[in-house]
Amino acid sequence: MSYLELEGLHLAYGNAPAVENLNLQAGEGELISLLGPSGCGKTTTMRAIAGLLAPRAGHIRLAGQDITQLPANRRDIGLVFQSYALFPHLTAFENVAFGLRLRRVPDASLRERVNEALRVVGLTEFAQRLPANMSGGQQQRVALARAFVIQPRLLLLDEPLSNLDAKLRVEMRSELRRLQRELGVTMLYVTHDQEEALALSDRIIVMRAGKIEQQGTPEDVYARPRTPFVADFMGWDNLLPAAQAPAAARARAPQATHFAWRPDAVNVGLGEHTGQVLARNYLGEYQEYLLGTPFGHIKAYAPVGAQWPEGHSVSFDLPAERAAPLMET
Ligand SMILES: Nc1ncnc2c1ncn2[C@@H]1O[C@H](COP(=O)(O)OP(=O)(O)OP(=O)(O)O)[C@@H](O)[C@H]1O
Repeated sequence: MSYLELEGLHLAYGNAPAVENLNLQAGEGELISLLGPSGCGKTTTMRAIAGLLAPRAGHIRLAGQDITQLPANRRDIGLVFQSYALFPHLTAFENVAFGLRLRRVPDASLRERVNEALRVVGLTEFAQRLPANMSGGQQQRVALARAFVIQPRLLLLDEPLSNLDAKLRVEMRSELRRLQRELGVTMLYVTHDQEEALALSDRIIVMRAGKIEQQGTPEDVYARPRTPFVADFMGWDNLLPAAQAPAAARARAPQATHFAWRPDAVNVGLGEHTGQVLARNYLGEYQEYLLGTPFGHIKAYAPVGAQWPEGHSVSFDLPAERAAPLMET
């Protein structure tokens, strides 16, 4: 049986449905990301699991228990949000200790658990600091320690890194992964950043307008998108309706409604088609070309050494074997 199970979940605000018939399962110790654009229902789903929003229909089960009707404070679920929501007048130690004090954990054991939590997030030296005297990344680590020190049955993280600068985000990403492994805690992670989801997750659930569009391992959703929406979201920038796609691609997957190519799959400088260079951008590792073609605009990456000036014609190819065959849902 799954450790966390959402079954036929319907969630709404007033008369406006936000999530429809959501079914999702997570194994114990899994890190699952909910990935999707703004407004697709990620936060709403998290709020329902946390007990902050009552479902209109459906069930939520955790560790074999139906928690659909259980009040939020009895679910044993840890939450970390985008805003760290630390108590500004409490030190790092006291922020982490807060939940344990509420649970009347005896002093000696409390001190031991808080110190261990601070150690795990690498903040032993900062125990007596106030949030105002810590960096964003350190504050977020306090928020994390505060969430897992109560030994929750499930940890929900809603865009926890989005207030951090790009470099720190990447650092915290691998730290989170290490932490999750070390604690063995089941995590549900909300993000709209596909790179973050790919780097962190055991499994990714791609959501669109309140529904699951595709789920699978990071490699599944990145390398084998099944719908135009997922392909577009995962950076398959060249998306063609089947009727406009090269015949060789159509012959490989006659049922597909669309085909997509990643920019690095497009061959520039050789091939049976001709396009015009509309724009050329130097991106460091490679050169990005925007081509005007009979298929519409095509984006391609080529080695930096290759030089086709703007306005010139260039041959190109959309190799059938590098195409993702897609089905519009
Ligand atoms: N408090 C609310 N009252 C009314 N409608 C809401 C409320 N919160 C969210 N919604 C609506 O519910 C839908 C899902 O929103 P939700 O916040 O779950 O999306 P999200 O995927 O988490 O987006 P984001 O990445 O922007 O946080 C949206 O259509 C949104 O407008």
